[in-house]
Amino acid sequence: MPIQILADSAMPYWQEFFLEVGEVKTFKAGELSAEILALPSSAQLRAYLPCVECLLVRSTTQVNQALLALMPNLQFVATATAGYDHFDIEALHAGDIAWYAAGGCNAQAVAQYVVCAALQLAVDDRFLLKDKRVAIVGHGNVGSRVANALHALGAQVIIYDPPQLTKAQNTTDLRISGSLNSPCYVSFSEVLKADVICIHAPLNSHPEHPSRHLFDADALSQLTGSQYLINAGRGEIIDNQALLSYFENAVKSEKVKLNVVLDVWENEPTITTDLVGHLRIASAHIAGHTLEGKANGTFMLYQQLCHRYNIAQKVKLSAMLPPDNTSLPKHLQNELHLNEMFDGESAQRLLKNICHLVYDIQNDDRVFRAHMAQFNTFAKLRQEYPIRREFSALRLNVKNTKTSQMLRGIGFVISNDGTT
Ligand SMILES: NC(=O)C1=CN([C@@H]2O[C@H](COP(=O)(O)OP(=O)(O)OC[C@H]3O[C@@H](n4cnc5c(N)ncnc54)[C@H](O)[C@@H]3O)[C@@H](O)[C@H]2O)C=CC1
Ligand SMILES: O=C(O)C(=O)[C@H](O)COP(=O)(O)O
Repeated sequence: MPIQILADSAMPYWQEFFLEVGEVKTFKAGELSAEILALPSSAQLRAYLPCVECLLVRSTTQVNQALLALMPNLQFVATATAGYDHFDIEALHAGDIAWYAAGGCNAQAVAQYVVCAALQLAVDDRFLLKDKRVAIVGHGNVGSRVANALHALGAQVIIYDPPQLTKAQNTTDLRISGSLNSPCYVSFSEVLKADVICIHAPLNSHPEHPSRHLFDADALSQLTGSQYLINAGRGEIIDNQALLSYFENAVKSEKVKLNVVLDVWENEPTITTDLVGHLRIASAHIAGHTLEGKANGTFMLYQQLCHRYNIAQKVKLSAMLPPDNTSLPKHLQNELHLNEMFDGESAQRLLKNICHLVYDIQNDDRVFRAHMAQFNTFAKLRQEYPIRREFSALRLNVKNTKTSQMLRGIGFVISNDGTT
């Protein structure tokens, strides 16, 4: 009997990978909840659920007790995402169902979203990132990449990650894979003093350090109009109602508003749309939605399935992704050679322009505002998100060693740079 797999169809290359493992039926985001499945229109999908052995989802499916009760043969649930706050872990344990989350699959994508946001704000507000102190909240797969990228751009990076700090203190080996060589851990009150705060913690109710509403009314009241707060973690880490009150009070008292970038929101997809007009950059939870990030997620689930069912891995991810053959337009390439030392405002503007060739965050912001102003289409915007590549898809030719180190640090692939 082939393994019965039920998978979200919004996983690129699912046919190529999952059909190697078993028989696959797909569903669309929003279709797999006990309430929707109770409707007569879901009869066909509901009838299939008792056979399902492997359930492969994205963040939009709440894997809770009510859903699990419909799948008595379920052995394995996996999400093609880094976050797994949509899983009821207790219910999975109680049902003796194994689970997996594709941690790190889209870390590079999120890091590049943050780099593009930071460069956009730096250029618009005429400051240099190298003069700024950046606090990273959550220093895992995503946070460590963001830390490394902003460090490569010259920023002073501090880290707030109590669980990681505890782990580091309890081990004789203080190196933490994928992070800055020696992370500078700080307290939360230090985070609130940083020029730029980037949130990359998971949503959790950790007994000592819960991330839910970490940025509550009290924390927000300590921030000023000269600071920048970027949330690409989970919406619930910032109390969105408190943020709205903060903005409304700032407007009333004519205070300069905190600069906020939100990719993630409380209560997605039914978000607090009144916030949008107060934000510097707004998007529909797409920071991780690069083709590479999504394809990595599918591939990581395929690897898990092969491992679990003892199946030889035949399909390679590299065979799927389109070739990385975009090159820089001549005028930007010339400018890059002229800006050998990559210092100062003009170099930062050039870097922003190069990054935005691959990913234009302003366009995502424009599209988001236009749609959210008309009607609430958060979920639709996400489902119809166009194909976005990562910086590695753009080949750069750089001679200066320092410049190439910096560009590599933020995720570009460099050729003919004089270092090889
Ligand atoms: N906007 C988007 O599209 C995406 C959002 N995410 C979000 O980012 C989160 C992080 O992803 P990864 O880095 O891959 O996870 P990870 O598990 O590698 O790292 C999370 C880090 O946060 C730390 N942490 C946990 N609780 C904390 C707290 N209360 N305060 C500070 N730090 C805390 C952990 O110790 C860990 O080092 C995901 O859980 C997900 O919610 C991830 C990918 C895409
Ligand atoms: O990986 C995560 O965690 C994310 O937040 C993903 O980017 C969410 O993507 P969807 O599964 O909601 O498409």
